[in-house]
Amino acid sequence: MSDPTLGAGDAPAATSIGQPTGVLAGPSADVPADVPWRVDGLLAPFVAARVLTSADVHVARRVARLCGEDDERVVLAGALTVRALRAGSVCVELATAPSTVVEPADDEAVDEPATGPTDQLAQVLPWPEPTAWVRALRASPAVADGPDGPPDRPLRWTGGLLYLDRYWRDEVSVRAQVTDRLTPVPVDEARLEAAVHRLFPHEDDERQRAAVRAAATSRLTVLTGGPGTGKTTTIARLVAALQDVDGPGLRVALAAPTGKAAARLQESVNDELRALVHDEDRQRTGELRSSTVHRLLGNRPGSTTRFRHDARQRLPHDVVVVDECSMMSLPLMARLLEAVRPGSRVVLVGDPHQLASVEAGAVLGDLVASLPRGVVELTREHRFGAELAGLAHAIRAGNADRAVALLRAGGDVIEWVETAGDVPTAREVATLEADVRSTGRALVTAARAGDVDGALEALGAHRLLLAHRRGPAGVAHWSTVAEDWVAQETGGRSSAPFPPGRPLLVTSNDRATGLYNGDTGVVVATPDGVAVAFGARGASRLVATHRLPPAQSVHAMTVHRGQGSQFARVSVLLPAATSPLLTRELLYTAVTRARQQIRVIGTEAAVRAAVLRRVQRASGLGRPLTSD
Ligand SMILES: Nc1ncnc2c1ncn2[C@@H]1O[C@H](COP(=O)(O)OP(=O)(O)OP(=O)(O)O)[C@@H](O)[C@H]1O
Repeated sequence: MSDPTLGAGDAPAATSIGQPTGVLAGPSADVPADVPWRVDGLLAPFVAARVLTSADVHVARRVARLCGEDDERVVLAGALTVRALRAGSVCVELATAPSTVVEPADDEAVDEPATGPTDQLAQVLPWPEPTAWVRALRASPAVADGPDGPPDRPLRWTGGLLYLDRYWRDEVSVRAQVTDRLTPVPVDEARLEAAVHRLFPHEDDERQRAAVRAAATSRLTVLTGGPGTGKTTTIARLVAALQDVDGPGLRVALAAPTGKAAARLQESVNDELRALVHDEDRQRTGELRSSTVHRLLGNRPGSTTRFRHDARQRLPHDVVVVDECSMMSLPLMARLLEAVRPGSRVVLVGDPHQLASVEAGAVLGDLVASLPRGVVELTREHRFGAELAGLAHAIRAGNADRAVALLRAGGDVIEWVETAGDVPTAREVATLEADVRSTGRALVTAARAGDVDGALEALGAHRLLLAHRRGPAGVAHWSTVAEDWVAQETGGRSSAPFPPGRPLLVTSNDRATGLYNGDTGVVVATPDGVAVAFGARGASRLVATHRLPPAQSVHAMTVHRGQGSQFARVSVLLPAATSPLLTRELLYTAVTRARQQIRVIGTEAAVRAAVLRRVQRASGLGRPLTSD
C-alpha cells in the first residue's frame, strides 16, 4: 500500500528531485495524463478546462481515500497542489487560485491551448465557496492544520497556503538552516582586508571585494549577477582569500545542479585560479574539482530524494560553493543545506532573474528576497556590450517602454523584427533565414573539410531560441524550417546518420565520454571517418559516433535549454502575447544568451507582455527572514 504521507520515503514520490515529471510518477503512472472522461463530479469541469489533468485528480483522490476523506472540495484543493508542483510552485494559495490557475501548468498544456479565453474560464468553473472550502480543508483528516498540525498527513494548510507536506517540511528546513547560518563568523579582519585588496586591487572591483568579505564573515552568502558580471572570477578569488584567512588546507567543494554547469564551473574556476597573480594564492588553492550537487551529496542507487550525506552524516567540507543556483529546486536545496556542517560556509551563486528550475521552487529568488543580509549583487558587465546590457537591464527592471524603445532604436547589436501578426511571414523572417543559411553553410563547409575549430565557431555563431516546444512558434516547427534552409544552402538533406555539419544536442549525462545533457557538438569529417566535435575553438575534442550518448539535431532550442550557454548571435522568436510561457524571465534569459547581437522576432504586444509578466511561483520562503 502507498504511504499516505507522500513524505519521508522515496515512494510514492509526489515529485522527486531530478525528475521533473516525477509529479506524475508513482500513484498515477498507470493513468494516462489526459483522459478527462475518467473524472466525474466537482473536478470534471476543471479537467475539461485543462486546469487539471486527470493524473492530478487521480493522485489527489488516491491520497484523500487513503486518509478516509471523500469531500470533493478537499480533493480539488489537493489536485491543485499537485498541479502547482507541475508549474514549479511548491504550494497553492487558495484565495487566489481562481485567478492564478488559469495559467496552464506546463508547456504541454500551452502547446495545445485551452478552447476558450483563459480569464473567462475561471469564472465558469465551479469554485467552492472560499470560507467553507477552507473550513473543509482544516477539518480534513488528509490535511495537517497549521505548522503544529499532525506530522503524518499528506497535505498541510498554513498561512493561506496548501502544500504537499513534504514540500512544506523542505521549506521549513531551508528556513531553519538559513536562519541558523545568519550569525557572523569571526575572522582576522586585517588579514582579510589584505587578501581582498591583493586579489581585487582595482577601484572598480568593490562589489567583488564585498562578496569576498561577506563569504569570509558569514556562513551563508548569496552572490548574484547577470552573465559576465564576474561571478566565476569571484568564486575563484574568494576561495583563494579563504585559504589565506582560514587555511591553508580548507576543504572546498564546488558544485552545480547540472553536469554541464558543474563541468563549466570547474573549467572556468581553474582558469581563474591559474591566472592569480600571486604565487602563494595559486599554491594555497591548487586545482579544484567540481561535481553535480547530487554527486556531492552522494547519490544512492534507486533513490532520487535521499543521499549518503545528510544531517546525520554531513559533508566534510569547510566551504561549499554552488553555482547556477537559479536551477536549484527546493528539495535539493533543503538536502544540500542539511548536509553542510553548521560551522562551514555556504556560498550560493546564480542569476535570480533567469528562468528557474523546471522542478518546484525558486529558492534563489526567494532567498534574495528574504535574507536580511549576505546577498551581494555584481552589476558590472565585463563581457557584454553596453547595448545588450541596457536591454537586459530594461527587461529585468520590468520597464516595457524602455525595452520597446531600445529594440525600436536597433543598431548593430539589437535587431527587432516587429511582426504584424503572431506568426511571422516569410518576409519577416528574411534576416533570420539569411543568418541560418550563412551559419549553416559555414558549419557544413568547415565540417566537411575537417576544420574542427571552424565548425565549432560556426556552431556557436548563431542560435534560434523559442519559448514553446510545439505549435507555430515552437522548436519542432522551426527546427524543420531551419534544417530545410540549411539543406537548400548545402546541397540537400543527407540520408547519412551523421552527415558532416549536423549540429547535435546531447540529451543525457554520460560519464564514459564526459558529455552532459545540454552539451552541443557538430559532426565533422576526420581522416578516420566522421566524429562529433565538442568544446570551443582551441579547446575541442572529438567523440566517435558509436560512443555518443543519446543526442538529437539542434537547429533551434527552447530558451530553457539555452540556459547556461551563450552564442555570438541569438534570435528569439516570441510566441503570441497571450502565451503564458512568455515571461520576463524567459525574455531576459533569451537576451542574455547573446554575446554580441540579439534579434527579437515578434509583435510589440508580445514584447510588452513578456516584460510585464513575471513567473509566478507560490512559496512561503520569499517572506522576510530575520536573524533573531
Ligand atoms: N574584477 C575584474 N576585473 C577585470 N575583469 C574581470 C573582473 N572580474 C571578472 N572579469 C572578467 O570578466 C569576464 C566575465 O567574468 P566571469 O566569467 O567571472 O563572469 P560570470 O558572472 O561568471 O559569467 P557567466 O555567468 O557567464 O559564467 C571574464 O573574462 C573575467 O576574466
